[in-house]
Amino acid sequence: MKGVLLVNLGSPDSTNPKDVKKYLDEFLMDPRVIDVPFWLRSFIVRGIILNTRPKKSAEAYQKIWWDEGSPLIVISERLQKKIQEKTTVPVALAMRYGSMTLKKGLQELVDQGVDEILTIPLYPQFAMATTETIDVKVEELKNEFFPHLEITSLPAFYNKPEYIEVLSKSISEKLENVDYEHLIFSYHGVPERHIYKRDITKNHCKIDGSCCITPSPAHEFCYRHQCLKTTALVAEKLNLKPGTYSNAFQSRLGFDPWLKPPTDRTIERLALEGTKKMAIVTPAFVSDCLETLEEIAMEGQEIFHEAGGKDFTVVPCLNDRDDWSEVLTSWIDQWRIADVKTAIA
Ligand SMILES: C=CC1=C(C)c2cc3[nH]c(cc4nc(cc5[nH]c(cc1n2)c(C)c5CCC(=O)O)C(CCC(=O)O)=C4C)c(C)c3C=C
Ligand SMILES: [Fe+2]
Ligand SMILES: [Fe+2]
Repeated sequence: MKGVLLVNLGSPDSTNPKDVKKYLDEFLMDPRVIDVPFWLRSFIVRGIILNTRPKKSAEAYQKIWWDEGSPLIVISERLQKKIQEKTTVPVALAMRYGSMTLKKGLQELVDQGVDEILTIPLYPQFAMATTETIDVKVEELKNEFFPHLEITSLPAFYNKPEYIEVLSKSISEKLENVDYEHLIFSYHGVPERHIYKRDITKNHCKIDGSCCITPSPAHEFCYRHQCLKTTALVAEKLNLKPGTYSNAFQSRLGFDPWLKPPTDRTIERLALEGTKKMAIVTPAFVSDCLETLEEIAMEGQEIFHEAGGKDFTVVPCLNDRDDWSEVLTSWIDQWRIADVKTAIA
């Protein structure tokens, strides 16, 4: 029998700094997130970051936490329920980090008699730190605990017309009656090194003005290309005028070079250059979370106001929108009757 496992990033169990520390330890010790040798990662994460960040992050989580729990998890649960109401195959939910483990999610499906699973990493764009780490962990769990399972993973869907359609609709609905001068597409950043590491051609990615718009097999695993392409497809669909929108990358951690330009500096620059009304959308996140609710909607807005900006409009993530749950259900239903790669190609 077939079944589906939706997978998102995860959150701490609570906003208590102890729980945040435990969560950050698991997250940042993942070699696909901080991709340096174990001894160095251990020194950076356990020797430096975990001494100061958990308290600061816990305060940030406290600002956005809901009565029901972490917004990212609550929203993912709502999405899962909506999809389950629409399809006949069992649909479970798991997180890459934290208590809602991938192992529990796989077991939940196995307990219902499932032996063929489609995992859906809830990330539109491929990254080592998101899609890849989920796929690798699922493979490890299969080998160790569930050797009988047949598992397929849904590839990044940044350029699928159905996804672009709902993302564009979510933007146009929010901005329908909003007068804005500039729209920022803010994606979670990654270190530039991650882009070079996943260049399967070994020489395409330059992180310059042209590599990501020059066709190449490297783009299958190029996070930067996939972000820029998401924006380009939405801009085309919404007929956005050149100069009225731009890309930026948020949430930088550490001192290595990350993808540019940084969102906070871009917001500040726009305001300093005289932009009074701006809007921002965060297409790397399908659910609102700490990075959208605190870093963008709170901190980003503050930066804009302090630099002289006035109206700051945030487009919500797709969350549990009906049309988004319908798109995911349609991909699931296509997989039910065919191979997923051919079904959504
Ligand atoms: C959308 C895709 C994401 C990528 C790519 C990504 C990469 C990445 N993240 C960190 C460090 C942190 N990220 C944190 C929170 C966080 N990150 C994502 C998504 C991506 N991360 C989400 C959805 C969230 C929010 C989780 C929630 O509970 O709401 C955090 C924790 C918060 C904080 O202390 O700021 C850290 C740390 C790195 C190093 C990285 C590198 C590739
Ligand atoms: Fe992150
Ligand atoms: Fe590129």
